Amino acid sequence: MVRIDTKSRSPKPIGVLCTSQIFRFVAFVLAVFVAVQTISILQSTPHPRIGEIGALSVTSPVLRSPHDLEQCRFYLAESAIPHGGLGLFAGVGLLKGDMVGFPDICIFVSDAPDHWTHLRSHTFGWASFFGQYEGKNSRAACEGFATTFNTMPLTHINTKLKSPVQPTNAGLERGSQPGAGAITHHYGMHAEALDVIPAGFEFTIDYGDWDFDDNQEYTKPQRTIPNLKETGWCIDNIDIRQAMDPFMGRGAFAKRFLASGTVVAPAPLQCFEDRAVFQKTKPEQLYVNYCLQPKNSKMIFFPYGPGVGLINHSIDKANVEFKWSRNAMHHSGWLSLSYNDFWKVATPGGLILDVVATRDILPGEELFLNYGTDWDTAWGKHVQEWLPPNGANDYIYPEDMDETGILRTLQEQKINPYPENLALLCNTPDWERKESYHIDWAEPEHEWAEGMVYCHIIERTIAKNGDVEYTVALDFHTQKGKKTTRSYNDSKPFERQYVDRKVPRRAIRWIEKPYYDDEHMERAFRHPISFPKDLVPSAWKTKL
Ligand SMILES: C[S@@+](CC[C@H](N)C(=O)[O-])C[C@H]1O[C@@H](n2cnc3c(N)ncnc32)[C@H](O)[C@@H]1O
Repeated sequence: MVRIDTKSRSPKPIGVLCTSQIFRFVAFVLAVFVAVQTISILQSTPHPRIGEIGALSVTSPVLRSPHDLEQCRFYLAESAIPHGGLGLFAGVGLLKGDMVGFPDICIFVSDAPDHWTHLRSHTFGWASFFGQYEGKNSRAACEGFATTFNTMPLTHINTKLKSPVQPTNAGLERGSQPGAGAITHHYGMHAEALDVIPAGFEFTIDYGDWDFDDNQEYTKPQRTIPNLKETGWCIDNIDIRQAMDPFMGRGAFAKRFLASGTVVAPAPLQCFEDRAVFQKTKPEQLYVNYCLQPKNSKMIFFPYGPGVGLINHSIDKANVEFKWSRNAMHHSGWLSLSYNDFWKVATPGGLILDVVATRDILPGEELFLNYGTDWDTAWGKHVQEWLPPNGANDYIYPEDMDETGILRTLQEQKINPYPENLALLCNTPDWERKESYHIDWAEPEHEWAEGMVYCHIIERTIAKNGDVEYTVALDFHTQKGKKTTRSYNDSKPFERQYVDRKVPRRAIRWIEKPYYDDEHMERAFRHPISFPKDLVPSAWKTKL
C-alpha cells in the first residue's frame, strides 16, 4: 500500500472539552463500576469472550486487568518508520496470539479497474478476505487496522492479518428488510500478535511485495506512551455489535466513558474525484454507502478510521459529529487549495476528520451520526417503496447452511439440487500444483482464504475411523498449458483434472456465487453520507 510522505510538524493536542463536572464524576464512577464488574466476570470465565454478529464469532481482545478498560490499548499516530505516514501502536503490552485492534468491516468493490489508483493503494486484492468471490477483480476496502498497518523487513514483523471466517448479513434478510444489500457482509477482518509486543511498539505486517535495502539496518519502530497520548489518537473507544435497531445491521458502541468533545475516533480519508467511477455497476457499488459526499460536488471520500464506518444515522439520537482534525497529521493547508492544486497533492490519509462526541456518552451507548436530511429523506422513500426481490423465499444465505452437514454429490444434486446462489469452496493443501494430478488431502499450511478454490463433490466415502470424506474436483483449469482459476461460471464445464481425495468436511464451505450476494440486488439502497456543509471548502464544489 502506498504510504503518505509526511514532514514532521509540531504536534497539537487533541481537543477534549469539559462540560458538567458533576455529571462527569457520576459517569466516571459508573464506568469504573462497569469495568470492575466486567473484569470479575472475565476472571471467573475460563474462555475468552466471544463477540457475535450474525453467524460470525470472533474472539475479542483479551482484557487482563481493570486498567485495560481505562487504558487506551491502541493508538494511531505518525509512524515511527521514516516516511511511513500514519502508523498503529500498542498502548499496552500484548502477548503472542492476542487480537490487535478489533474486528472490522471490508467492503468489496467488484470489477474495480486497475487505473483507480486511489482505491488500489489502500485496498487488498484477489485472494484477500474472500473478496474474490463477490465479482471479478474485486478489491477489499477494509477500514481501520488492516488499512493502516505499515510494513518492515520480516525480522521486524509482529502482527498478522486474519480473514473473517464467514460472511454475515447482520440480520438484514432480503425477504423482509429494506436494508438488505445496503451493508457489507464482510465483517470480522482482524489481526493477531505474532509475538510479545511491548507497549509503545508499532504494529507491522508483511506486505509480501515490499523491497527493503539489504544494507540498511532497521530498528523496531516505537514511540513512548506519553508521546502517543500527546500526538496520536486513541483508537480503542469503539465496540462493534449488532445495532439496537434491527433495521440498521451492525452499529458502533462506546467502549468507555467519552466526555463531550472527546475525539472518539479519527477518520483518515481516501479521496475520489468523481462518484461516477462507482456508478458503472447496477446497482452502484456498495462502497458509496460508507463514503461522504459534499453537496453539489462529484467528489466522494471514504473514511477508513477503525469502526467509523459502523456508526449509524440518527437525527434525534446523534451523539457524535465530524470535525476536521486538529492533529498535525491532517494536512489542513490542502483545504485552501484550488480544485486542481488539491488533486495534485491529494493522497489517502492526508486529510483526516475526527469523530467527536457532542455530549457525554456512557460506556455501552450506541454512537450515532446525523448523515444529513438528504440521506434521511432517501432512506424514508426507500423504506416506503420497498418490495422484497423476486425469489427471496428460495434464497438461502451461505451462513444459514449447515457447515458440518453431509454434502450431496454432483450425481445426487441432479435429483436434489442446492439453492442456485450457492457454490462450494475447498481448502486445498496444494494450490501450487503445476500440472493436473490427484492427491490425498493433508492439513494445509496456509491461511484459509489463501487456499480456497471452487470445487465440486464427486464422491462421498467413509474412512476407517467412521469420518465422512469427499473426493472433490477443483475448479482449476488449464489454459494454454498453464493452470489457472476462474470466476465461478456455471455455463462452462469444469475440468476433472485436479482432484483432492479424502477431503474432510471442515475443508469445504459454502459461499455465494459472484453477483448473487445482497449487495448486487438491483434495488438495494444506495446513498452516501452527507459531508457536513460547514466543513466543505468552496473549491470542492464541482459541476454535477
Ligand atoms: C456507514 S454504514 C453504517 C454501518 C452499517 N450499519 C453496517 O452494518 O455496516 C451506512 C449504512 O448503514 C445502514 N444504516 C445506517 N443508519 C441507518 C438508519 N438510521 N436506518 C436504517 N439503516 C441505517 C444503511 O444501510 C446505510 O446505508
